[in-house]
Amino acid sequence: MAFSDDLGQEKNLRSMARWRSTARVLVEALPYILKYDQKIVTVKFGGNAMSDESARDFAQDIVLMKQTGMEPIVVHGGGPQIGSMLKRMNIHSEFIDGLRVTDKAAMEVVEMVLTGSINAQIVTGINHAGGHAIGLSGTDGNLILARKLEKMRNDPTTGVTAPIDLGFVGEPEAINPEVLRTFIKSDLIPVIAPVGVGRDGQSYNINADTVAGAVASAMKSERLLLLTDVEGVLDQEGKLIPKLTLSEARTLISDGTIRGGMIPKIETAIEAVESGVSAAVILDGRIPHVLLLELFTEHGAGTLITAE
Ligand SMILES: Nc1ncnc2c1ncn2[C@@H]1O[C@H](COP(=O)(O)OP(=O)(O)O)[C@@H](O)[C@H]1O
Ligand SMILES: CC(=O)N[C@@H](CCC(=O)OP(=O)(O)O)C(=O)O
Repeated sequence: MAFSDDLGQEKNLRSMARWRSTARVLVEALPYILKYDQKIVTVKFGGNAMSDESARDFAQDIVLMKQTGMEPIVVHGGGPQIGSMLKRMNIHSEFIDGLRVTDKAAMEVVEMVLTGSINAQIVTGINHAGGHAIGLSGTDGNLILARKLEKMRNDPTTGVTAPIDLGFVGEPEAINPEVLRTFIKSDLIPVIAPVGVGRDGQSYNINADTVAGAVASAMKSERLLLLTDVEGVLDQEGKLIPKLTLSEARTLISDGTIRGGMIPKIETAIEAVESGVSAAVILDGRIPHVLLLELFTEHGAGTLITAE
């Protein structure tokens, strides 16, 4: 009898401890809920970070953000998914400085995968998690007015710098914030595919990080969160750098510590912070509920990039 009483008491104590720690986590979130109330937070969900599990966690995090008073805007990528579809269709594709050379045939596939498949999946995921998301491409309501990206490239063998033609790769010329405001006012969560439209009606393939940065700046976001498949920005020894100022970030690009796909990400973060977004964060999308950890806890996660 006494033995089972002791057991019962121990179980109660353990339950109490668990409840207390759950309550602590919720209370810890309060200052952050107040801080971000009605603030716009732009989140870029990279194609490399999209597994079935992470997509479910991501959708739940976005709904929780919205329900606690934030105004999340989602911009998604889909590079690896476009790559496998192009391969299945035997369409050759190559990257130059992190950007996909996009001819007419590739552009059709890019648009199909981004707007037809990935965008719809993310919208469905958020709605299934209890939210109300609306899928948009940059062509909807002329949300992303784009122009062809004119890029110069230095040939290391000849030392000559000359223009390179990336086909239908674009850059945002203007974002129409009214389109997004209309949806936000109606309590909808915009989910944006990184396809822009030129003045002539031509669709352009735009790097998703670049779109996220342009949207964050145009909407005066409080935060730009870029989800990828690494812990954050890593130093030469592969260790996470938790914080960077703009000048430190620039130095890491010029000394070669930041390479490949991380370059457009950091350049986007720098531009967004320069144009008034108070901080950009590079986050590991493989960590379950990383958005909640970053936004609602003292720990933060990934690499925080700020002006100072
Ligand atoms: N200093 C660095 N720190 C972290 N990642 C880096 C760094 N330099 C280059 N990278 C590369 O950048 C990649 C992230 O860019 P990318 O593959 O384009 O991601 P996403 O598809 O999520 O946009 C990492 O997986 C890593 O291989
Ligand atoms: C011009 C250009 O490179 N566009 C990208 C658009 C998708 C993207 O950026 O997706 P991730 O964020 O998953 O890499 C592409 O075609 O892959």
